[in-house]
Amino acid sequence: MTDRRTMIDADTTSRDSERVTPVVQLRAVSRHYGERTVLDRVDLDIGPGEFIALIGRSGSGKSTLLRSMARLDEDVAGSGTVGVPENRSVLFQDSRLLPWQRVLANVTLGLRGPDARASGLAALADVGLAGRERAWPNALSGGEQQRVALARALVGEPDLLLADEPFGALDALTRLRMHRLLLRLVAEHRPAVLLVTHDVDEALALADRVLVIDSGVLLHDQPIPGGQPRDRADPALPRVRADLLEALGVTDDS
Ligand SMILES: Nc1ncnc2c1ncn2[C@@H]1O[C@H](COP(=O)(O)OP(=O)(O)OP(=O)(O)O)[C@@H](O)[C@H]1O
Repeated sequence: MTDRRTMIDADTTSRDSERVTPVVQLRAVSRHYGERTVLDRVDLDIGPGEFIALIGRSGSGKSTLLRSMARLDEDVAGSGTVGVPENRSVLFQDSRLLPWQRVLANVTLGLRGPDARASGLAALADVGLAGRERAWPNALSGGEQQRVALARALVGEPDLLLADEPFGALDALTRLRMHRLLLRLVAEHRPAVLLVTHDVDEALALADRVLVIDSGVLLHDQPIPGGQPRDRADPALPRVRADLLEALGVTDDS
């Protein structure tokens, strides 16, 4: 049987031909829960400023891979090497704001120094929440709370942003607004991004490359044509979408 895995290498897929030092370097990363292998020898390079979407069915290992890159999996058995930058941040589906801290304190939680307050206020203005710094998290809508979480994730200008279904709980309109906001902020700060999503169209709208994972194996590495802002009517996209659905084992009957 042929090995279905694919070597995912930023050098062979980056838009520039020059070699760049990857921000993320995973080599033969495996993770196990008891007898069960959830990640199976994953190799992955992510270049600086690259926006990667990771898709796969439920239980395929997406969150496990993201958590390994966040180093939130110290208690999980496994092997391999995980090279990730120190300055990284994580966004989850729920905002995980501290309810007993006001909005500004939530944003500046990880910051030190005399500029923390000014940086926090600027980050809040960036996400459209100027003037809300003294609000309590519970007084904000779900979409606003997620914007605060985004401000907190980007205020330290991370080299890597790890996002696990960050818009999964939002309504469709808020989700679209958050897509635009994320793209704008990412264009300013240029972190590398790994976005875990169930949503092929979200991946197609946002990412430079889409990776498909199945049973802990990276199966497919799909560069997405067109930079940002992306023309959603690009005639090349339906073909790419069909390829991704095929890689996911879904028939495109649309
Ligand atoms: N703490 C744990 N203990 C035991 N098994 C776990 C644990 N965390 C995850 N798993 C198992 O590992 C597999 C991969 O889980 P993971 O959360 O990475 O999948 P996923 O692709 O993110 O799924 P979803 O899209 O549903 O969030 C699943 O079968 C899950 O049940």
